Amino acid sequence: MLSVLRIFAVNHKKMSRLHINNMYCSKIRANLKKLKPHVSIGRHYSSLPGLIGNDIKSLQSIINPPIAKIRNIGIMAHIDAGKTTTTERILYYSGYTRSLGDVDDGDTVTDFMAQERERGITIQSAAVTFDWKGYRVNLIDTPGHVDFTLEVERCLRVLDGAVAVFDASAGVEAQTLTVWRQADKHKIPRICFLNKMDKTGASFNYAVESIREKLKAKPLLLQLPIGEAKTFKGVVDVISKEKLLWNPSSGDGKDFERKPLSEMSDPKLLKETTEARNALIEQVADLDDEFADLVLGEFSENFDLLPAEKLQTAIHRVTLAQTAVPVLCGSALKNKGVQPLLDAITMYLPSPEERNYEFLERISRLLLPFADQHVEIPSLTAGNIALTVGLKHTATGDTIVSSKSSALAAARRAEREGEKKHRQNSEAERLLLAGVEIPEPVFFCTIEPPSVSKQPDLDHALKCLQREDPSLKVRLDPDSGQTILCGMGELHIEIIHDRIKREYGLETYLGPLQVAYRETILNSVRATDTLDRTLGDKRHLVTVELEAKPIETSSVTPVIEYADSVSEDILKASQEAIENGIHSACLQGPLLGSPIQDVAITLHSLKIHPGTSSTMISACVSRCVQKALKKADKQVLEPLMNLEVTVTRDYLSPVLADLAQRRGNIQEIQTRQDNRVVIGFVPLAEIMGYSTVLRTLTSGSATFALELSNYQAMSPHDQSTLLSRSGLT
Ligand SMILES: Nc1nc2c(ncn2[C@@H]2O[C@H](COP(=O)(O)OP(=O)(O)OP(=O)(O)O)[C@@H](O)[C@H]2O)c(=O)[nH]1
Repeated sequence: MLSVLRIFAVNHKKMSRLHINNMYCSKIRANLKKLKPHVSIGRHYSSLPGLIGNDIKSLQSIINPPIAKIRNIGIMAHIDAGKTTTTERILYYSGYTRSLGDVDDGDTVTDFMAQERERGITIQSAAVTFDWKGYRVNLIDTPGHVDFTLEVERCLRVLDGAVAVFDASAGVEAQTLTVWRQADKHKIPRICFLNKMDKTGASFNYAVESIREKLKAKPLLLQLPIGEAKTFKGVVDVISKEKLLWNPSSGDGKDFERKPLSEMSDPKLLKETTEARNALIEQVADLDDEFADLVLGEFSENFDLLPAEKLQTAIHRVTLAQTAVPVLCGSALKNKGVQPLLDAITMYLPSPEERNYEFLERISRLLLPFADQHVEIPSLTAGNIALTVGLKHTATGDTIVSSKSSALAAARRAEREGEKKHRQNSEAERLLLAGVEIPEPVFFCTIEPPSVSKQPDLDHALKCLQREDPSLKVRLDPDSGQTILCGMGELHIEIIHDRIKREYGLETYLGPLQVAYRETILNSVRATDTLDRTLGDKRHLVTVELEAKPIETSSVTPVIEYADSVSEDILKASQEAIENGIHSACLQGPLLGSPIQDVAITLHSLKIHPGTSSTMISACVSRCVQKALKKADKQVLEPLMNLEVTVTRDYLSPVLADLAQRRGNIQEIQTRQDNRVVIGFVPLAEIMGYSTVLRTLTSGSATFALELSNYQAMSPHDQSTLLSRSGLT
């Protein structure tokens, strides 16, 4: 039986830092011997798990909780919804930090990168581990900015559950939709936390409706808010019909009282809660047959008699089946509602054993993460999340298995399963974690080291950064020999530039940021080519005839077809060389040198003189494809972005006027409380540096989100302007 160990490939860029951490770990062990009660890592932290005891065994016993008591969860949301603030509260209430970190003060645990603290945003996922009421929770705070989507995706695949955090005044926002779809893809059970209930404009009903409408999810209202915006005081637990009020004099929100609602003191709230509880019971019964039988049998006359645990167990099942999502609310900043959220995480999100994975136990060196600090541990049981170091050939997205033989067995099984194509729930799928889907980069720019002698250092830094972040692409410009960085957005490239400086001590120079265009052809064309070259005493002779035609794929990988006239024998011997030639030709289109999209290449004839090398075959095929592409009618495709701008009513007109000048296509303007949300499309080339423009236009009051929609054909006018600007016409 193959087992799979769920492990993050450790951040390669931290190799130097890891040495320090190893020293740090030795120090921890030395301190353990001296019975030091806690480890200081910057702010005031309580003891890390296991470090309370006087030897490593106690650490092990806590590190190995029963698998049913483990929760591996992520926090995901739109930028600024409050994930980091919520995580800070969670760490504080669970006893792992002694003071409350603040995003706005730049001293949170999980945003530990210098760039995160400076900008007040999450860029890199951070993992932290804590215990809550006998449960071990491994939690990952993921970035909300669209440039770091891959970072979210690489986390989701190791998680068993997730908390989606919303700004209760905005409801579902653009990036929430993206991460929600990613979580759907990885089949991650979720609960929703409507944060910022204290904020002006916060509306519980509005946010719930937007979950129903935009995410097409069925919200299970486990709480009702007591007050909204300025009057927000606490929440009602719908299941137990209790009110939870936070003591206004307790600044940190640790103290709150739980009181049953009574007819005497809260008649209106009690009535609303009873109605909400009945609705919840009916909703869960609709989704879960076992619960429906119970409700219809024993409790059909009076739902009030239904025990809370029965309802909670059914909600757990429904959450796991992903047929509905529990919804809770609060204000992380004002320290209200976070403890019930923690209870809900342990109660409704699944343990790893409920998620149908099989795991292995051992690896040579393991580290337990606590944001940017790591504690070396001897072993780890199934279902936990850990870091490992020294895996030179492992990159983000890989699955690590126990041994070579188990990997071979898995590959053989996957092959056999591949043959039985239509079988549901294939063995291979169950054994291997889904790889991450790497989005296409939309921006690129040149990067240069301070001197030629530093080029190897730059290559090394980029190689390390790429292993950690596959959405960063690096290539060499064949004409100029310059190194080209390709990334997901302006911020992405800026952060990479900054990290090279801070983490690798290299001051590099970036060329102007350019949009990654694509090209396609509009008609079918045929071409022939012959390559005849004698090298030494060997003659290399190839003649090829092929056709390039437009097709619809939205992909830069060309479809390759072979006409019946191409002999089987030639194909068998030279297929790899032919396809290499086609692929390399399609990387550089004839107009701008951009990749070719939506093209099929049909090979009609191929004659090869005996002894011709495969390199020559590739070269001839590649030249012939380029010849065909050059002959065809050509079209430039440009990245078109989905744009969502949230702006106050007063600034709507200037924002719309500005978008009109940017070839923007407005689809809809929604009303969200006092705000207007402009939804539309805009070409990426027109939206560079938009954050600065928007800030100026709206006195800093607007926010926006951008996401690649598709590549679209440029109009003849725009295309010729682009080509003449690039000096190509
Ligand atoms: N009024 C109010 N503001 C909040 C609340 N929670 C967070 N904020 C503020 O919202 C801003 C964003 O909070 P973060 O915790 O950094 O949000 P985030 O989702 O981690 O942001 P990214 O990591 O950049 O995606 C900060 O200024 C917080 O102080 C809340 O409950 N109420």
